[in-house]
Amino acid sequence: MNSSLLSGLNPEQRAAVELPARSALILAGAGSGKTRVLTTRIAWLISTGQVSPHGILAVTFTNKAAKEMVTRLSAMLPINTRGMWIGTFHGLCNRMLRAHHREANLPQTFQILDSGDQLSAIKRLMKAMNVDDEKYPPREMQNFISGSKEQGLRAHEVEAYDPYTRRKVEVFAEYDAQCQREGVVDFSELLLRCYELLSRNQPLREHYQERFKHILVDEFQDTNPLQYRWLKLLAGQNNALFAVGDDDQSIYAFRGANVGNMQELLRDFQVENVIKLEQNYRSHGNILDAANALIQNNRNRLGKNLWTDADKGEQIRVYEAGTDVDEAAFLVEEIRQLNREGVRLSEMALLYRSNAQSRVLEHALVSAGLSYRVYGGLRFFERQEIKHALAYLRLMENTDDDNALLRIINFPTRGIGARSIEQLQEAAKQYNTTLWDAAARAGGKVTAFVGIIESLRSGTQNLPLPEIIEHVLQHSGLADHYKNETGAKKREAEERLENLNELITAATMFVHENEDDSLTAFLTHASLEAGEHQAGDSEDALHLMTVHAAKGLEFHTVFITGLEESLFPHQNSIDNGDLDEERRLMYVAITRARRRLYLTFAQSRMLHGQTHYGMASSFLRELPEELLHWITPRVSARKTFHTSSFETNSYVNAFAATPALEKAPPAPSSVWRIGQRVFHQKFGEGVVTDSEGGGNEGRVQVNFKRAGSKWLALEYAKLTAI
Ligand SMILES: Nc1ncnc2c1ncn2[C@@H]1O[C@H](COP(=O)(O)OP(=O)(O)OP(=O)(O)O)[C@@H](O)[C@H]1O
Ligand SMILES: [Mg+2]
Repeated sequence: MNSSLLSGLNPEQRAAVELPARSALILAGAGSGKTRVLTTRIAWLISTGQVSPHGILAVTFTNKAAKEMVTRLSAMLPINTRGMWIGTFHGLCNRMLRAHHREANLPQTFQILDSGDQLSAIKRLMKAMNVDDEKYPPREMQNFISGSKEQGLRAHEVEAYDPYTRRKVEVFAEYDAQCQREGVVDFSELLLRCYELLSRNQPLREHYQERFKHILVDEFQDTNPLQYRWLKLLAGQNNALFAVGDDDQSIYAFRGANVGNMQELLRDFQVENVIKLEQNYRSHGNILDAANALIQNNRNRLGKNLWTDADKGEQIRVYEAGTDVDEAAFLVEEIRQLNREGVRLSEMALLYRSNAQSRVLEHALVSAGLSYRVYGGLRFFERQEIKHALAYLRLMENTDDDNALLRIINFPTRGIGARSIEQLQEAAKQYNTTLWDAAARAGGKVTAFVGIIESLRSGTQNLPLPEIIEHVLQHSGLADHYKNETGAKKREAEERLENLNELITAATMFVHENEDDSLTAFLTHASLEAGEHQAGDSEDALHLMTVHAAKGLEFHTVFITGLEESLFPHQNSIDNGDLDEERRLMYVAITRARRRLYLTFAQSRMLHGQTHYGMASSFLRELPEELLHWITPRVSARKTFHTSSFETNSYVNAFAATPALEKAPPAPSSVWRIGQRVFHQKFGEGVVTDSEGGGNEGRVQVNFKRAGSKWLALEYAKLTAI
């Protein structure tokens, strides 16, 4: 049995699986078999009698990955895998807290607050404490509380030297007390509470340390500091922590993940065994070469090489579409063709950088009757912010729609509490009217809400559909609600805002495509697209997901779509001059493909209901020419490349001279003179060293005194001459 477990492995993988029961780090690139080694090690430890299934704790990154691991284990071993401790950090902590709820001082049925619930709880509390919510915006308060917890700090441990911070700490302490009274736990609390339980309760800690002789962690590069401390606590002095990871795939730094954990692990656990796996089993040669070439542009890598025995395989197919709609149409055709050739839909993945990009793709797939499933996210019309916006529109259309009313009566918050809503429901029942009618009579804030809807209706009379939607987003407070998010929630809110803008685009397209362009027709279309086409579990269906959600997975064919500068790499990263994390994301995307890889981009794309003329992603240019097969003529090849003498990963736009760009309306020229001294808010003083394009499309290269050389988009950079 052992030999059959190990027979498929190469010598390094085998060595990793058979390492002695001490801590180890397997540091290896994508597709080199890290997850396979980790799973096989569990099976090997059990089958050689070194540990029972009971003595294993394995942490994976998603629930899907955990399920897969359990399935693979059951296939390898004749054991009952049910009840094994394999799951995500949150899942495992939840389980431990449920099992010891008394020791953790929680009711057995404690509820978990999601971030929306948490915010409402904080607002409610601040009101009761008379805390000025202008001076202390509730969202900042929420970030302060969660951020502290993620660093392992309770209110009394936060250093507060000034009255302002002291007040925040008071709210933090009260918030925790309120959660405790109500028997609820937020996300960061799950981990912190579990950590504290183990650190305070010696018998319990010893029990688990005694039990989990082997702790195994997949995707170790993306653990945050509290998670790492939790692992350390469970491992104690004697247990073996077996971590596998890839620094080149660290893509959650924005959420506090810390690649530095790898170095700490080596030190804290006196790791003697660092095994590198360099053979890639997933991808054909050209795909792997492309990934290697790309990631070489990053700095501060731990450094490793990947090679494969596999053939070079096909070249990477690059397609330049005229518009995003053409791009989607091309994808549909290719998918159909591949499917006819025998590649199952579930063996193909459509990847995109941001969720909002899925809408155009979803629309094309729905029209083509191709089954798809959106992973790690919701389908466009099922997303919270889209449903909120649609609820305003629905209520404007039909005030009898109680569901729509309930969804938005206090969203964004306008001081209408649960009690008022209950009263409203009682009144409606008593007088046998709709909530709307009851609201009109209720007075106070509730009636003011009715006024908001009325004014949205009158303000949108006779407007074309896209403008109706834009008006509603602006005047309902929805857009502002997401715009005002700060701190840790900012990214999520930006994404939601992008999705809302995408709704305007959807309406614009709807108007183009349909004779009946009324609001009612659009709402019907939205409900149909929302409900009908998500494939069932057993159905063969295409995978749609963001690149983040694709981590750890693999497919026969991968389509990386929307490869335009400012979309991927994302504008935020360009502005911050930090492309490395974006590049790691691109590396993750490329390395998902086994046999065939498509890279697609569009010359123009509808965003916010307007057409934008984009440029091809600078990442395309980082891929060696001989690996690429341009399906569309490589127009831009005629343009000579700029080269930068400052930084290897400088932005260089090779595709600026596409016909679409030349057709784009000329923007006012604001080209900076080379040699001009400039000031940038974030990067400070610098000198212009190069420039290209003009107006909004234009970019300049600036050599900053402190921050080094960077390419900046003029539209965003806000440079001043000095
Ligand atoms: N020795 C081997 N022989 C044949 N196939 C292998 C071998 N090792 C791994 N594979 C296969 O290679 C693919 C990639 O393996 P795996 O998913 O474990 O890699 P990984 O390092 O975890 O990748 P990622 O970094 O993307 O998470 C899988 O299909 C796996 O079954
Ligand atoms: Mg893996």
